[in-house]
Amino acid sequence: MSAQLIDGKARAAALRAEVAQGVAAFTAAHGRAPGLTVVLVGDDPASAVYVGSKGKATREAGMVSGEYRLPADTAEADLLALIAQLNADPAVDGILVQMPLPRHIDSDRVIAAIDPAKDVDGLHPVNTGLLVSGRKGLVPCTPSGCMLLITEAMGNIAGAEAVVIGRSILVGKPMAALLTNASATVTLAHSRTRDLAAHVARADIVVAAVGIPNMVQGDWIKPGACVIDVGINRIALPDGKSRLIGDVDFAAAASRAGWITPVPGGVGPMTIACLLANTLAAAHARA
Ligand SMILES: Nc1nc2c(c(=O)[nH]1)N[C@@H](CN(C=O)c1ccc(C(=O)N[C@@H](CCC(=O)O)C(=O)O)cc1)CN2
Repeated sequence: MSAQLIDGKARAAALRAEVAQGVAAFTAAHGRAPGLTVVLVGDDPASAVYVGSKGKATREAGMVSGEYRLPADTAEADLLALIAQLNADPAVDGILVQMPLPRHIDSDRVIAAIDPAKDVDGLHPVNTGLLVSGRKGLVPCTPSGCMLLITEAMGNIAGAEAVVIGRSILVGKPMAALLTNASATVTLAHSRTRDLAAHVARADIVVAAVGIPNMVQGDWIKPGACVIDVGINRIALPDGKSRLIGDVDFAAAASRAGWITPVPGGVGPMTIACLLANTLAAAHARA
């Protein structure tokens, strides 16, 4: 491997320690700790683990953690009523509804119901609008974490060619906006993109967020590029166990890249650290 490994786990731990200091100062100044409430609907095992990790990280940062675990058949109207209640609660600074939601619930309607000032996932149309306009707002956690890792590795990325693979509202689209705001030249690729390999081969920065194991081949990577792997794919092993792999063929890409994130231990831990940072920022803005 010639690439420098980007240690997202260590960077996330440093950010979490920074947030904890900020939380202590906020609490001393305002006589209350910032509060984050997470809502999970259904029983997806991975989502349940993420929600548990968010609660633990929230408490470890010194914030107040609220959690609602609702059954999979929860009516959309009941979820919207809970959000209205959390919007009105002065002790709640951040509200996060874990994705994906069960099929019978319209996630756009749910996201739009969250007070934009408490939308620590940065998914509300007001926050996406602010992001696209290059103005201050709450930014989605995973792209925010990727951006930190990219700029700390590469420094100024103005003029760099960037390819983002995947156009989800959670990662791909906000990632493209953040890179654009940092003056990179951005291509947003997706399942209908023709000759993806040719796009990737031109890229100084590759962000893979498609959810297809090892989709990005090592020999597509431009020598020296920064490769950020957002994919978290659990694959079954012949011995009946399983392991996590990313969207990038790590070993092959690492022999050409300048920097690369591992899976696990790369982007994933940054998501929760950035969520804590957003919650503290939301608490300050509300105070
Ligand atoms: N409302 C939201 N839903 C979802 C988001 C989100 O940002 N907001 N992101 C993902 C899941 N996610 C957080 O919710 C998340 C994913 C992965 C990790 C993480 O730390 N992964 C570890 C590996 C963990 C494991 O062993 O399974 C890693 O990559 O090292 C944290 C958070 C979808 N839903």
